[in-house]
Amino acid sequence: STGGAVATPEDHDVEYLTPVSIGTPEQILNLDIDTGSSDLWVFSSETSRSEVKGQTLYDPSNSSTAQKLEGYTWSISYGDGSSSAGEVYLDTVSIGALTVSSQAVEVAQKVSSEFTSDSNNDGLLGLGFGSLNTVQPNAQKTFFDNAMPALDSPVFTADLKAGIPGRYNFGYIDPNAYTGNITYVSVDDSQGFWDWTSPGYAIGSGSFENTTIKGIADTGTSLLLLPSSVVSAYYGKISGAKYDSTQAGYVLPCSPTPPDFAFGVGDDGAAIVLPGKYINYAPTGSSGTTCFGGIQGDSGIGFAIFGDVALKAAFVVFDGGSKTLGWASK
Ligand SMILES: Cc1cc(CN)n(C)n1
Repeated sequence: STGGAVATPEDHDVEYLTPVSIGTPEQILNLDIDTGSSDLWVFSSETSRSEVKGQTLYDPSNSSTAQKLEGYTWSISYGDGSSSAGEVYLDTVSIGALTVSSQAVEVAQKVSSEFTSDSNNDGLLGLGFGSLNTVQPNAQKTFFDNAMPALDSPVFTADLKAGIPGRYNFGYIDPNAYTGNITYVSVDDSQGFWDWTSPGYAIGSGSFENTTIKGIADTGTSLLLLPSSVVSAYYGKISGAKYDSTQAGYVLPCSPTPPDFAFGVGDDGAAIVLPGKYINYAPTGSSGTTCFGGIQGDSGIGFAIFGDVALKAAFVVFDGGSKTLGWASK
């Protein structure tokens, strides 16, 4: 089997939302597919009314295939400080033509203000490794883990794009979605993430800097978070760029377009190049003169995060069979 669906960017590509079908008859919710976590949770009929502002709600009582896991609960918090918690059902979940008949669907009873104010986001679908799932008393499998045995190939791919819809596919690699070769690198799944090591970076037309950058491929994080040495080298090349403590990050003049940023993949010289315009993440004010940087520091996290600013420059294969990541330009 195979499947897949569109990934539509919200403003500034802050997140990408994908239609997911849940229950019988189907209830379609737009979920944030997140390779950096492993819970599938949704806004629901059980979500505190004061914490819902426009989201589509999954109602298990309207699904003939929903089965409550009595006594099961979940609670999750994310790197950005957001959180949610609730109870657990099993139900049929589909992404395009790919269906998992008994998927743990975690219904939110509480969500933090970040989710309440994100009116188009109806929940998250985690594609990290199973060890990160928060369901108690027994952890539940991700959609990918449940689907894998039936897939033509044990993979899913992320083809996120700047400002226009891209796709998540399951079970196959679309040869028309990328250019050149796919370079595969090893993954350390010991922390539950798609954790890999880049050999270094280059700024603009500059020489390649060999420096080990270990980090996670995380579709649920908006920005590219890198070691402070790399970040200061990048912004040090831009007149007027500075760390702005009020914004809690580096800001830069939106014009002229900043230099490209490339990160290495594998030991044969392959690299993914971010066009400089991707680093103009969003204007900080109404004049549009100053932009918040799409590359920021990873201090305090313990690893780099290759979020959407990086991923949207690439075609990425998440191989659950070999536990490798494949990177290609497009
Ligand atoms: C809701 C959410 C998901 C993620 C990345 N895994 N973050 C940082 N926030």
